[in-house]
Amino acid sequence: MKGGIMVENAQYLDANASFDHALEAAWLKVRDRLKSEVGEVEYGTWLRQIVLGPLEEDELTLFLPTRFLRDWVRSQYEERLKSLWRTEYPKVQHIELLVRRGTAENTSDTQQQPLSAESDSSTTDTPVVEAQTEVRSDLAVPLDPRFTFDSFVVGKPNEFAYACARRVAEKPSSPGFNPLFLYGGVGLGKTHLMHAIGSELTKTGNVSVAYMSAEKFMYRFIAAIRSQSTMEFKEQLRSVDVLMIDDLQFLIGKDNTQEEFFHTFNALVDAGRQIIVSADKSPSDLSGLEDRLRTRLGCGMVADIHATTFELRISILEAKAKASGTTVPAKVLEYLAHKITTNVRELEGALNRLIAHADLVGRPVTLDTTQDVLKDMLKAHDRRVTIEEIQRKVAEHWNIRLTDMSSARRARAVARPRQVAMFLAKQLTSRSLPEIGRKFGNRDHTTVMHAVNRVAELMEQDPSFAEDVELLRRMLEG
Ligand SMILES: Nc1ncnc2c1ncn2[C@@H]1O[C@H](COP(=O)(O)OP(=O)(O)OP(=O)(O)O)[C@@H](O)[C@H]1O
Repeated sequence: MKGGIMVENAQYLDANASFDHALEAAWLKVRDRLKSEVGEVEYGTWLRQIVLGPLEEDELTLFLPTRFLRDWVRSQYEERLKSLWRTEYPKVQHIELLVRRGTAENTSDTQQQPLSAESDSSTTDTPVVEAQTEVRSDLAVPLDPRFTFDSFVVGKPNEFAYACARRVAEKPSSPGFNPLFLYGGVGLGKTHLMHAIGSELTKTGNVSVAYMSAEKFMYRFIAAIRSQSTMEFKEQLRSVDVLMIDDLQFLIGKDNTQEEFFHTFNALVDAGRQIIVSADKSPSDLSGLEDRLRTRLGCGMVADIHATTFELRISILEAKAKASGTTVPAKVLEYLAHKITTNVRELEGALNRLIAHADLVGRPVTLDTTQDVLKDMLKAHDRRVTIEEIQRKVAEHWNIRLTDMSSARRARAVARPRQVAMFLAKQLTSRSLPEIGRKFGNRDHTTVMHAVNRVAELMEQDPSFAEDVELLRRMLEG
């Protein structure tokens, strides 16, 4: 991850020199009063890590270890802190809350370890000059430099998602765009767009971006629980400017992680930070996620990446072929765009394979070599018919009930179509005879074999029956 936290106001006086015992005593009282006012839990979460800084004239500096904590304390407790200080130590009239890495409290009620990612930095009062520190590199996956806005091909199915992503990259946390929720099928460019936003934002250098998959989020969370460092984990997450979580559907059924994510989400959005989430479904369709989380996810901008069109697939292939520097004939691109329709990742994989092959053998890419090189891949894309589809189509054709495909009825009007369905199941699927038998009311494999032979025989004897079966076969093959 590029772009660490910028720590503001790096210059301050030698704190020790400014401390006096009266000030320290007043600090203890202020803390005790705060603790009794807000309660142990709230105090422990937000206030325990405040460290006393220098008093200059009537302005007292207090330090917090992260920007997130500082902002939170500033928005929620600054007024209270000021008035307590004025009561306990009237010399203090103003309070300055600053971020200082390495400040973890050192007093007896602090059982917690200092934030480890930050504890390496100096705990003495030397001026902190810090930026671009990779404090959260263990939390974040580095952004893929290939996934930029420039390399993303825009077409009708993804233009809205693209425009939203651009907008967030230009102006994070704009009203109406937080969170940005990108959803769509597998391999349609969700991750690509998220990385593009991240790269764009980190170009400026002073925005901290954390990107991780929901799965990684969960494992990090579990690891933090195990090592009793959940506070540190929360802090790290909550101190970023932009948090991106990919493939959120992974959290379905993972209630504790969902809960944690919900709190992180709220804390960040409330603090005006940007959240970007991707999933395979829209928030309302992500059943299995808690309602309150789904509601919040849908509160910002929800952008759907639709399945690709033929035109978009061609444009993507053209762009990728051009970038590779290898000439790929238009016919080949059309052929690929026609054959591989669901997933851009596979489309790209097929093209890369062709290009690599052409490079290796030193011959140009042609339609023939394409069919040969991608034989196995393309076969997997041929339509696969299921036995259920066959049964449905055949039952419709002869106007019998679907349940009769597995019933024990032997009347010819039912038994013949059933035999045809078994025959087609053998021809059009890779299922074995026993497997087919099981799907037809647990019949024996010899019954299936008999049906297959009988239908073949009848097709030879009766051209109009043969025509019926052929028609069904063609319809099912699509
Ligand atoms: N419009 C596009 N222009 C260029 N490349 C694209 C486009 N859409 C997808 N890709 C490429 O397809 C591949 C898969 O995209 P990506 O990983 O972003 O998909 P995804 O939607 O996140 O998939 P998953 O659901 O598996 O997480 C990447 O290499 C990406 O660069």
